[in-house]
Amino acid sequence: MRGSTSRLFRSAARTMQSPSALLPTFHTSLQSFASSPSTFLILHTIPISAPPSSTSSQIKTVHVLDSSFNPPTRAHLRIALSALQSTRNASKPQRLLLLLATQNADKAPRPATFEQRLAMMTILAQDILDQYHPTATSQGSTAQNGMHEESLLAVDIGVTKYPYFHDKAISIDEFKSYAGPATGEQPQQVHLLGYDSLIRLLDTKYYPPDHTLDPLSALFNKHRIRVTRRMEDGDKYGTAEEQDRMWEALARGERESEGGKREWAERIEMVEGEGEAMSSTKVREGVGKGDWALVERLVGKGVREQVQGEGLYVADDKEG
Ligand SMILES: Nc1ncnc2c1ncn2[C@@H]1O[C@H](COP(=O)(O)OP(=O)(O)OP(=O)(O)O)[C@@H](O)[C@H]1O
Ligand SMILES: NC(=O)c1ccc[n+]([C@@H]2O[C@H](COP(=O)(O)O)[C@@H](O)[C@H]2O)c1
Repeated sequence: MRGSTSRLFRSAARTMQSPSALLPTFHTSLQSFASSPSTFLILHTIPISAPPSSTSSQIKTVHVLDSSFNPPTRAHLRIALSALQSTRNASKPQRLLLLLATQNADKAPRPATFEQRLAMMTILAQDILDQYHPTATSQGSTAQNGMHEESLLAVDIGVTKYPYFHDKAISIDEFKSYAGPATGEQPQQVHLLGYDSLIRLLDTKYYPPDHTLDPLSALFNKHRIRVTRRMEDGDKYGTAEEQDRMWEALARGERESEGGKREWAERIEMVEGEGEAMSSTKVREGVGKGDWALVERLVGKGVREQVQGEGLYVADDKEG
């Protein structure tokens, strides 16, 4: 049976603190989460004055960036900002969920601990807020900027026990605090994926015992996917046209024998990646080599300071 969701462990970290000061709170929250039946939990919200229930308007869309954040890169920042800008509308509250999977489909939980990653996610959240509202303060005080509270962005930092996107979508749906105050209606989720994750989303090897794409109906019946084409040094993912072929094959019905419905393509948006090829792996390698110029190009100043200050990724451990 699917575990219940709850806000029981919503972090006590409600005041602006340095990311490292949050580590003990995150450690305790993660332990409570691990031993609870909850499958999804929001541990922290920035601005701190904006928990989901504080907004009187219906949240129509929750953008979800699910990642290992090991560490968060400028690519994560761009992916989130670009999606938020695309739905910017003064009359609606904007919500972003930075989601850390405590069980990854493919990766072991190292080298950085989950609490270190959560701390870096708070830095990413603040960077996103600063770039989305260049004049707003980190305290959530908006009146002085002449902006209505409901037009603002709030960023949640959450954890999930599920490695697969369709399960994550269901457990977020079950998290009642995102529901409209009057209607109880759940917002639509827009999952922000890179092209490499689209490949894995549509790979039947992840869906035993039948190994069909049927389980993805739970995701595509209601929610959407926004895919950023991925650039790499070398030819790993191919050109933009080559990356779009996966979407085109789905739209032509070529995945129907595997359970992939052609109408799902209408719920997938392919968007351009920008700038230098980036990955968390490249950051970890940069730290390992002491190439701080490279690291600075790939991560924001706050994340770089946290990585340096906490001595993260210095050991020769390549796994993400
Ligand atoms: N440079 C990028 N371009 C497009 N998508 C990206 C980029 N970096 C990350 N993503 C996407 O963001 C999501 C989460 O990122 P993830 O944690 O896997 O980053 P990563 O850099 O690929 O990590 P690692 O290098 O540790 O494997 C994934 O869906 C991934 O495809
Ligand atoms: N089919 C799927 O739903 C599927 C497959 C592989 C990875 N994932 C998830 O995607 C997220 C990002 O994965 P990586 O950190 O490996 O890029 C993780 O939460 C991971 O568990 C989902």
